[in-house]
Amino acid sequence: MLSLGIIAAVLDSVQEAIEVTDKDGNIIYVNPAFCRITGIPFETRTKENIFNISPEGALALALKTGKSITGHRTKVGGSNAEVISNAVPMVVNGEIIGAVVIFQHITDIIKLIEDLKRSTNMIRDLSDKYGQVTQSKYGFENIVGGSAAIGDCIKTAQMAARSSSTVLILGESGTGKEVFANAIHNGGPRRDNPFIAINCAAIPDTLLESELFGYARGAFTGALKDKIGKFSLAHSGTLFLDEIGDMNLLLQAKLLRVLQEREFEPLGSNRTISIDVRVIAATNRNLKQLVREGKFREDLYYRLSVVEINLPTLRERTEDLPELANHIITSLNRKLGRKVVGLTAEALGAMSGYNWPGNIREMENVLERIMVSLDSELITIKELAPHITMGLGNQDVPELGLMPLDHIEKIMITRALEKYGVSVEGKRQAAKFLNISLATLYNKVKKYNILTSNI
Ligand SMILES: Nc1ncnc2c1ncn2[C@@H]1O[C@H](COP(=O)(O)OP(=O)(O)OP(=O)(O)O)[C@@H](O)[C@H]1O
Repeated sequence: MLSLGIIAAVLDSVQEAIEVTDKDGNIIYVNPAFCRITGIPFETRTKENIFNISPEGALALALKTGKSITGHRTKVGGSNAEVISNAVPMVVNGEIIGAVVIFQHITDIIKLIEDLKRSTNMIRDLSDKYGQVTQSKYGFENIVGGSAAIGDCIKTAQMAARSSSTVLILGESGTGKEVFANAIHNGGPRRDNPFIAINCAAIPDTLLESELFGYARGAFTGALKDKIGKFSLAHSGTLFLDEIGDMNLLLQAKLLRVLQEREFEPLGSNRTISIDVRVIAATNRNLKQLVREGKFREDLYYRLSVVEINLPTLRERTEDLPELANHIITSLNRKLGRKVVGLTAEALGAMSGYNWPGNIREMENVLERIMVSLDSELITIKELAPHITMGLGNQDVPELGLMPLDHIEKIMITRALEKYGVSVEGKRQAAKFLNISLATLYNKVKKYNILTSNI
């Protein structure tokens, strides 16, 4: 049983105001928090009757109705304090002997709500931030291939990894640009810090700037809270700018400034943010050609290509093909729960003769398509042929006559989108089927003006 002394101490120390009446409404007790919140001394208040001083308050209502009153918003009678109160009648042996009210000053509640809002926003920001921070997946040990062509690239990349120099990785789609960017980050002193990747072609021009640099609340309609840009997220780590060749000239100018000055202002903010970010850029486009055409700034090109790595195509390193095929089959066995042991010599020969326009990604997709429906442990020419020797001339397009390649591309992309749908997942699957990256698919949809709304 609690002693009276303890009960008094509890009433004295709580932050909420407490007021007690007898059954006739005479105020018999108020705690110190009551006096603090209302400014009314104990002696004054305990001379009053609640029906006189606050007839519409929660305490009077609880006494009158014999029911609990919750969330009642009033001014405390005899003071200016606006409060939110909960009152209950006190019942002993079935009879009401009085009532008690507990309340808090409304400004305290507003403050609590604001604190809660601030904490909720902070949690949302942190979870956004967390969701965007990806750990880099590959190291140099994951780069398969002993050919001189890939060996030279690995050597350059390993050297670059030790410094913080900007690196430009060039190569056709699917040659491993992202793998190399990961390995450079992982192989250097920033490996424990964030690796942030952004695909400049997959994000509309209008959004790319705010994705990269963030914005301040109120920077434009709909900017309800601050947004952290990828440059800030990558602080002390690496920012991988994939498909840099697709960045527009205005943004190229801003990027150049950031690379030179190592600081920037988020959109709509006058706060300057200093950053320590190593930039790795990549593209499958011919940047020098774009520079000649005035579509890519020459000064940015030189700023990015402090170290330049030109990844060989698969057809330029066919000697790596058996090792790559084995590596891919092993990881597909794990993914698909299969026990495929490899390819027949004839199948491998056919692979070497094919020109692999989609490079390693295409090889992965071809092998996966074969392995999901394979009955035996060996992949033979029979399974391989429909995928690599006929190319576009397969049974899907017998009715097509001779026509320019870009027409065929447009038809195939439209068909793939019709088959898989135009949602992001649909596009991902369509890109996978077509052996192109998602960014390339977005590019071609734009280039050929394929109206996804009609699909
Ligand atoms: N040397 C390699 N060893 C093993 N796997 C590789 C190698 N290079 C690439 N790959 C695999 O090939 C696929 C494509 O690689 P990646 O995404 O790095 O290519 P990319 O050049 O960035 O393509 P894109 O330009 O289309 O974005 C990935 O699944 C990757 O794991």
